[in-house]
Amino acid sequence: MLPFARVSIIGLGLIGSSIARAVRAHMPTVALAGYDASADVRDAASALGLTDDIADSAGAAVTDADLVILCVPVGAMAGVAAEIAGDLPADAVVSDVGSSKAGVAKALAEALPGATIIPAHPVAGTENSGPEAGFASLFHDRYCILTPAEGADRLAVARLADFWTRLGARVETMEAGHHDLVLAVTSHLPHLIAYTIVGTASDLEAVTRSEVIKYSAGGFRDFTRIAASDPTMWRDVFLANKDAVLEMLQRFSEDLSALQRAIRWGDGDALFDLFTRTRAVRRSIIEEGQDDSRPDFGRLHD
Ligand SMILES: NC(=O)c1ccc[n+]([C@@H]2O[C@H](COP(=O)([O-])OP(=O)(O)OC[C@H]3O[C@@H](n4cnc5c(N)ncnc54)[C@H](O)[C@@H]3O)[C@@H](O)[C@H]2O)c1
Ligand SMILES: O=C(O)C(=O)C[C@]1(C(=O)O)C=C[C@@H](O)C=C1
Repeated sequence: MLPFARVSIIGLGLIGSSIARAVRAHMPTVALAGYDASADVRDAASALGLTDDIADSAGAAVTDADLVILCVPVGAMAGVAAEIAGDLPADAVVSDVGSSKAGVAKALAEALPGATIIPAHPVAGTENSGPEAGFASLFHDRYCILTPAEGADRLAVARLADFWTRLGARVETMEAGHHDLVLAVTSHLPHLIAYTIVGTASDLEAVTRSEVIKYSAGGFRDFTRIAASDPTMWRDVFLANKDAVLEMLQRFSEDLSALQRAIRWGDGDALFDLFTRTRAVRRSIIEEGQDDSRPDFGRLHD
């Protein structure tokens, strides 16, 4: 039996539209409703046939749902939760896909007292945004981390885990604060570094903008992909996960200073040892099956 029969998706950008496509591909009998604050996105979603119905308010999109997934930027979650509060069926499960969890969980619990809320984070994405950027295989073999509060409805957690498993994800459960610390180092800090390095390069007076573009064939190019990620989404993530990001940034700055010292004093052994250790990390990721050079990674079609 399917875990949910009527799914409502609020926010039809990269992640919301990918969920819609994946539901269509793996659970075709599920009734899908959708809403997005942008009229252009609603029109695009209609034209793409992402959901059976596109509502003209968040409340109208959830009246019939047994699962509601909020796929909006982290800073917009509280507002959307307040918008649906009056129309949410009593037995519906509410979830989200926000990249940071503790703050979102608190905001949802405050806006939706008494509702069954099971936050989630599919650790899968690209630098692209919008309904056209989504694809059905985005979650395939990627982790989806559920962060239920203590005492959360176990059946609801199991149903949501089943839902994400059917979309191809590997489901894990984690405490929200721990999630935020782990993702601060594996996802949020790398984005901050990419934004910084691309900003630094484009600010250099001695290097023209055209040279930055012309010679960006190597390492810099990989950073530019990450640094092209959505500004609204990432502004919200850094504001929401402030404490964990600042803690990781402090450690990163200390490690960077140590490297600076090693270069200054010609300590080749320190450099070699670190680079050997980091190469092993890359190999472990590939062995885990999380390699980005796998054939279907980042494909912009179904
Ligand atoms: N992009 C990624 O790689 C990725 C991966 C995992 C999780 N996430 C999380 O998923 C969420 C959505 O990210 P995305 O990449 O799909 O972004 P996106 O920009 O592609 O889509 C977000 C959509 O939300 C809509 N929206 C914004 N405010 C709204 C509101 N108040 N009511 C209704 N709709 C609203 C926007 O119009 C937009 O269409 C974010 O919370 C993000 O942190 C993103
Ligand atoms: O591959 C990318 O482009 C991503 O940035 C995906 C990525 C990540 O950092 O791993 C970005 C944010 C998410 O919340 C989850 C996944």
